[in-house]
Amino acid sequence: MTRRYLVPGEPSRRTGLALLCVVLVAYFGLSYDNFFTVSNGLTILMNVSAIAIAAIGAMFLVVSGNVDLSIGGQYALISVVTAQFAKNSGNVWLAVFIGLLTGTILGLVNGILVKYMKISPLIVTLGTMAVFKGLAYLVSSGKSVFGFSDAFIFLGRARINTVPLPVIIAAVLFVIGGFWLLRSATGLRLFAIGGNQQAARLTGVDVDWLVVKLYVVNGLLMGVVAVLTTARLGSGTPQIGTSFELDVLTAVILGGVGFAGGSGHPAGVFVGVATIGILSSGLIFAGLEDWWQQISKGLVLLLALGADQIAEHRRARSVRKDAPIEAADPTPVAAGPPSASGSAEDEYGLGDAARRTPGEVVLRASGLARRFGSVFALRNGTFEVRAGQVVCIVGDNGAGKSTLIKLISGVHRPDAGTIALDGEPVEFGGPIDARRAGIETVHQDLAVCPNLGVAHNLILGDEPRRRMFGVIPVRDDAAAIARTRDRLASLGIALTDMNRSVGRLSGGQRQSVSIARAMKEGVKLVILDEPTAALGVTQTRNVLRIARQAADNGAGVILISHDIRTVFATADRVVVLRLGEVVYDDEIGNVTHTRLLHLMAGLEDVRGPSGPVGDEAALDAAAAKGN
Ligand SMILES: Nc1ncnc2c1ncn2[C@@H]1O[C@H](COP(=O)(O)OP(=O)(O)OP(=O)(O)O)[C@@H](O)[C@H]1O
Repeated sequence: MTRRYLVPGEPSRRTGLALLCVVLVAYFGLSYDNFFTVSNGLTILMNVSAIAIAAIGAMFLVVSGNVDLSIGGQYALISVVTAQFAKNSGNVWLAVFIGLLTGTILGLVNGILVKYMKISPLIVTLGTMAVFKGLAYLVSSGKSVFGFSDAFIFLGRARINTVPLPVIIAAVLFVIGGFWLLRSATGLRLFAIGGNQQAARLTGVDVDWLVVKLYVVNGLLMGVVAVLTTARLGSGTPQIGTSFELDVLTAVILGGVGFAGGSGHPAGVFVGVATIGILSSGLIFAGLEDWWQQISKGLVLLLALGADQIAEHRRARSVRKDAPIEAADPTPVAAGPPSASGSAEDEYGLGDAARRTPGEVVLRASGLARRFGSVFALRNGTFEVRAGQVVCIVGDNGAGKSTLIKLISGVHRPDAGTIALDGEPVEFGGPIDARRAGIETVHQDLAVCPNLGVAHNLILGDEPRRRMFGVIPVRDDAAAIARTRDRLASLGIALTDMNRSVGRLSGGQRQSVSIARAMKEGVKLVILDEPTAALGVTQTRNVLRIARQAADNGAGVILISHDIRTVFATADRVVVLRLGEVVYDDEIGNVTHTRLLHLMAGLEDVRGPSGPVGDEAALDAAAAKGN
């Protein structure tokens, strides 16, 4: 039975970590008399509260395939800035506000640099780490800042029932952060970005801004850490935060968050944080010098990264082992025998599909053009699609087919030309705008996230939501499962485990998931870019049946294909692109296989007489082979 709540991301396979934690506790407990005391437990909690708060932000970033090495620098800079305000103004809340604001600004700087520089966040934040650290020395003239009011110091030293306030704040933030990651729609998107950034983008997730926001949240959390620690210590110092990033990243990676992104669980991170806390405390009990502590933590990080690699390797191996064999399908499309009559419809059993009388114009593209540098990918994309109609776009490699549909689906903006949907001119800032307008696309480069389950892939970008206890907004996984089951069933797709990672499905099943996502209720235009390229005859027949079904339900359908039999089996109308221009656009009944091949290959001058040219028999044989 499928659970009502699905865990996003491939599950962590590192069970050894909790064991390491238990072994450490046992070892230090047995070795040192005072280790197992309430006061030492509280000291450990106090010390790890800063790591725990910072680990929330680091977890979000690493899950989404990013990282922030500058948190130590942020720690120092926020600490001295907060200390200056606390000392000079004497106003506690102003100092707290300034600390949090500084963290937010530093996070925003990181986010914008990562977004616009388009280079590894590792390098960007290595640079900002040095800048922030240097600024901390500049602001404080290299000295500690102290002399705060009691009210400010109280913030860091207050206790509720003997439990220090920073520990309570850390626990509350950790629970909220973990819950948000696992149960919110945006949390799912972080896993999606970490699993396949391109797929997340094509599905309509605003990847860039989401990542900027993550850096901002991370900076804000560092503001909380720095304010609490500065208050507790009674001073702000530029030396604080040295190697803090090492502790935090070690906790997160040790906690099972894959460094490559797309996997991890807050419970694991909690154990990672606890392990680091116990290790630090134990090393202090053992009386080891600071450098030994550094060496130990560095080694633990390397160990965690090594385990991460091994886990990744094992995962890849098990995916290969688990991958189901494609449904028995002895006749691959490309190698299929030519049909005796040359009637391609028979091949896919769609011959009886009634050609509908086309309805209203759903999409009208006029003069669409797009350049990439010096390459004119599209010069003149002009055609229309009517409700209930399947329009096949054909053309040679590089003819501009994918570019044309990427303009219509909001992936690229046109340099020239217009798009009208239901008679209204539209402009899309991104794929999500096109989806909102009612255009669903199945891209050639399968826009699925391999680390997410079937249901989560299907709802991505359009996640159902509900309010838990009437107030807390969460992703509605029960609705997601119901939606996925209905959609798959209506399309005749047999998949039972809604949480099975899509990376573990066969190519055909993966394709089914992305097609099912596109076939949502009320969709106006469905675009399928080479949906059958990697499929066998049975699966191709299914996909074409689904495309036909979408048109019969009143949507306009654009289907891009190289396979001439697919075109004749499905199309109501055919549009031929050559060198970025529409050179032919007519009902499928008005063109023969031979002529269509000629048009695609540029063997016929479109302005010349219509009708077959050349050796008809040979060309029809080629057509039947799907060349
Ligand atoms: N993002 C891009 N950057 C640079 N050039 C591009 C980009 N996208 C497409 N092109 C170029 O534009 C031209 C048209 O490409 P497009 O992918 O639209 O053709 P296609 O008809 O879909 O080809 P295929 O059938 O091989 O997928 C090609 O020369 C391609 O190299």
